[in-house]
Amino acid sequence: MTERNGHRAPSIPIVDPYSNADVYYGDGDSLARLRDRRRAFSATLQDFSREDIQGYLGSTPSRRGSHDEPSGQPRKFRIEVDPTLDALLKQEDTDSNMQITIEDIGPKTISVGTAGSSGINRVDVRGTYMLSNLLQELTIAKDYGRKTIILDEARLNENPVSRLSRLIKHSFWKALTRRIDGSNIEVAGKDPKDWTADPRPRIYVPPGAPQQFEYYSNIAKNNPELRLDVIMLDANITPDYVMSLVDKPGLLALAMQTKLNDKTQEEELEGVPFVVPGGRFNELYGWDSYMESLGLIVSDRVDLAKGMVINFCFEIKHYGKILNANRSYYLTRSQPPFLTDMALRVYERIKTEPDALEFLRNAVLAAIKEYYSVWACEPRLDPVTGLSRYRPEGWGVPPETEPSHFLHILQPYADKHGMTFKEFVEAYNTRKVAEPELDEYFMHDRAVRESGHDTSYRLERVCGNLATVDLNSLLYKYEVDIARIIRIHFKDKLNIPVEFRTPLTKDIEFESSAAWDRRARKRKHRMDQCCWDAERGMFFDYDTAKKERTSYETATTFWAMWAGLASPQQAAMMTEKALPRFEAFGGLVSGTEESRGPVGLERPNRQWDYPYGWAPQQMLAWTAFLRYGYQEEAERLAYKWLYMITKAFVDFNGIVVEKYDVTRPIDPHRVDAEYGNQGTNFKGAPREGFGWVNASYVYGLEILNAHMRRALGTITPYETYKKAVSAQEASEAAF
Ligand SMILES: OC[C@H]1O[C@H](O[C@H]2O[C@H](CO)[C@@H](O)[C@H](O)[C@H]2O)[C@H](O)[C@@H](O)[C@@H]1O
Ligand SMILES: [Ca+2]
Repeated sequence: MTERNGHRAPSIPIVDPYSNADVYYGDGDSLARLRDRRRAFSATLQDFSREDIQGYLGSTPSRRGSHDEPSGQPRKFRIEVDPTLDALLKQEDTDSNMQITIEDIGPKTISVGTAGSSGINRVDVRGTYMLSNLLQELTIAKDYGRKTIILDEARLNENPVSRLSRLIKHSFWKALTRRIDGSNIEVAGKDPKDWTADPRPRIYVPPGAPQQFEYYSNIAKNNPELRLDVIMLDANITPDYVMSLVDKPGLLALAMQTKLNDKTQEEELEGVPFVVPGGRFNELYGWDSYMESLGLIVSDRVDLAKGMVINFCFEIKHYGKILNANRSYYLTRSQPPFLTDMALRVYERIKTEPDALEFLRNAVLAAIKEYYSVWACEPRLDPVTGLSRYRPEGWGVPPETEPSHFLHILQPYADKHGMTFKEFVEAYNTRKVAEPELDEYFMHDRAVRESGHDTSYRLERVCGNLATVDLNSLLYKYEVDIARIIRIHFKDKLNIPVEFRTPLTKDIEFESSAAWDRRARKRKHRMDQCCWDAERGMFFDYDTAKKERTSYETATTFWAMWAGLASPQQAAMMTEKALPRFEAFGGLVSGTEESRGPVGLERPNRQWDYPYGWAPQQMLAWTAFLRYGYQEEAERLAYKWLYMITKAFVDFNGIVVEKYDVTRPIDPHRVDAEYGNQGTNFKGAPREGFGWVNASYVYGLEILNAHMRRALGTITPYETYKKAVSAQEASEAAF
C-alpha cells in the first residue's frame, strides 16, 4: 500500500498497457501466464497477482473534482465497468448506434476515478478518440466478465497506428481464424447468407475423404444438439447437381491433419486452420485468402498462410478448383488465381523447416493441375486468342445474393409468365420455364462473381466473353512462377504423379521449365496485341466475342506490372498516363468515373466501380510500382490508403470495413452500393475488422519509411506531410 492524497492506495498491478485483451482483462490463467513470462524477462519488474486487484473490487465512492494525480507517472484509472458503460453511452452515443464517433454530439468528456486514489480523485477523458477507446475497452472487459478494471490511460490515447496494428495482429486475425472440425463446427458452420427456413450446420464431404465422413458422422451422432447434417458429395459435380443442393446449403469439407491428444495419447483429426474475410463471409475464399496471407506473413502468422495453401491444394484435389469459397453453392466457380505467388511467399518463410520442399512440391503440382483443368481449357480458354476468361459453368439464380439483388432483372419475366417473383425463381431454377436470354445473363453474372469483382459496369452482361487484364496477368504469373519453381527447386524436372494429371495431360509424366517460359512469352505477346493501348498507356480487357479491345479503364491494368508482364516502357507509360486517372484522396479507385458513366435511380452504383477502392487493388499496385522502381508512387499510394483507414478508425470508433469510398475524406466507410459495407455493424468495439483490409494495413506499413509512419500516427494528410518533407529537403540543400 502507498499513501497518496491522504488515501491509502493499494499497490497498482503492473501490466504492459498494450498487452492483448486476454492478458489485460483475462482470467487467472492468463494473469499467471503473464506473471511467468514477466519473471522470465525481468527480475526487476513488480510481480502481478490476482490478489493485487482484490482491493479494487468494492464500490466506487463517487466524488467529482480534484485533478491532482501525481505527475510524471503514467496514469491509470479504476473503473466500474457496467455503470461507466451505461453512463458513457447515455451521454456520448447521441445517435444510439453503440459507437462513439465524430457524428455524436455529446459533451465529449467524462470523468473517471484514478487508480492511485482508489477512484476518489477524478480526471477527465476527453475527445472522440479517447472516449471511443474507453467504450471499446469497457466493452471488451465486459466480454471477459470483468466488473471492475484498472485501465491505463496509455491504452486510451495510444498512437492509432500502433493500436490498429496491434489489434489486427493480436485480436482480429484470431477472431477471423476458423478450422473445420468438432472443436469449431458450430462457429465455422454458420452461414449468415443462409436463405432457407431452417438454417443449420451442414457439411458436405467429398468421396475421396471417407475418413472425414466417418469423423463428422461421429460428431453428429455424439452431439445431437448441434443438428449437424453430414452428407457425402457426389463424385460427379455437375451444374444440375449443384442446383439440386440449393435447399440444403452447407460447408464443403477442407483439409485435416492428425494431432496427438495429450490426454488419451491417441492421434486424432483436426482441421487445418484458415482465415475468413469477415462480416457475412464466414468461409474460406479464393483471392481474399491470398490478400490475407500478405498481412498474415508480416504479422508472423505464416502458419495461417501455410494452412490456406494446404486447404487450396485439398480443394483442387477434391473439388477440381480453388473455390470461390467452400460452400456448396460455390462448387462450380473459382476466383482470381494466386496460388503460386502465395506458396512461394510461404516457402520463403519456412524453407528451413523439414517439410518445406514437400509443401512447395504439392503446391506447384496442384497449381499445374488447376492451370490445365480450370484456366487453360474451354470454356474459360478462348481458343482463338489463347487468352483466358472468367467463365464458370452453372445454372440458375445465384442463391447467395440478397433477395432483392435480381428483382429488376427477373420481375419482367415473372410478369410475362403470370407468376410471383418467388414462383418464377423456383420455376426457372428447376427448368420448368426456359428463358435463353436469362441463361446468357446469368452465365455472365457467374463470371462476374468468379472474377471477384462482383459487380461492376465493366463486366455486367459481358464478363464471360472478356479476356481480362487481371486474369491473364495472373496466369502469366503462374507460368513464370511454375517455370522458376521447377528450374530452381526441382532441377528442372518435376515428376507429375498420376493423381495430378488431367484428362488433357494424362500422358505428361514430368514437367520442365522451358514449356512454361514459352507459355508466358506467348501470353505476353497476345496481351500486347489484344489488350495494350499505347496511346492511352494502359492495358484493357479484350472482348473475345466482338473481337475488339474494350475501353473501360480499370485499376486491374496495374496487375500487368504486378505480374512482371509489362515491359519497362509500358510500365513508364502506365505510371505517367494511367496512374493519374485512378489516384484519389484515399488511394486508387477501382475504375475511372468516365468509364463508369452516369449513375442514378435507374442505373445504381456498383461496388467495384468508381468511387470505391478495394484493398486488393491497392496492395497489388504497391508491389507493381515497387517492382519497376517507382518507389515514390508506391509509398504515396500506400500512405494515402493507410491515412484514410487510420482516420476512419480514429473518428468512427475503431471501424475497419470491407471497402472504402476513396473520394470521401470525412466518412470513407460509407458505401451504399449493393449489399452495403461489411464491418460497420459492431456494437461497442470492433472484433475482427475485415480480412483483406487488415492485411493491407500491416502490409502497407512495411512499405512506409519511419518518417511516414510517424506522420500517419499524428493523422497528417499526405499533402501536409509532403510539404513538410520538401521544405526540410530544401533547407538541407541550402545549408
Ligand atoms: O454474396 C454476394 C457475393 O459475395 C462475395 O463477393 C464479395 O465478397 C467476397 C468476400 O470478401 C470477395 O471475394 C468478392 O470480391 C466480393 O465482391 C462472393 O465472392 C460472390 O461470389 C457472391 O456472389
Ligand atoms: Ca454513436
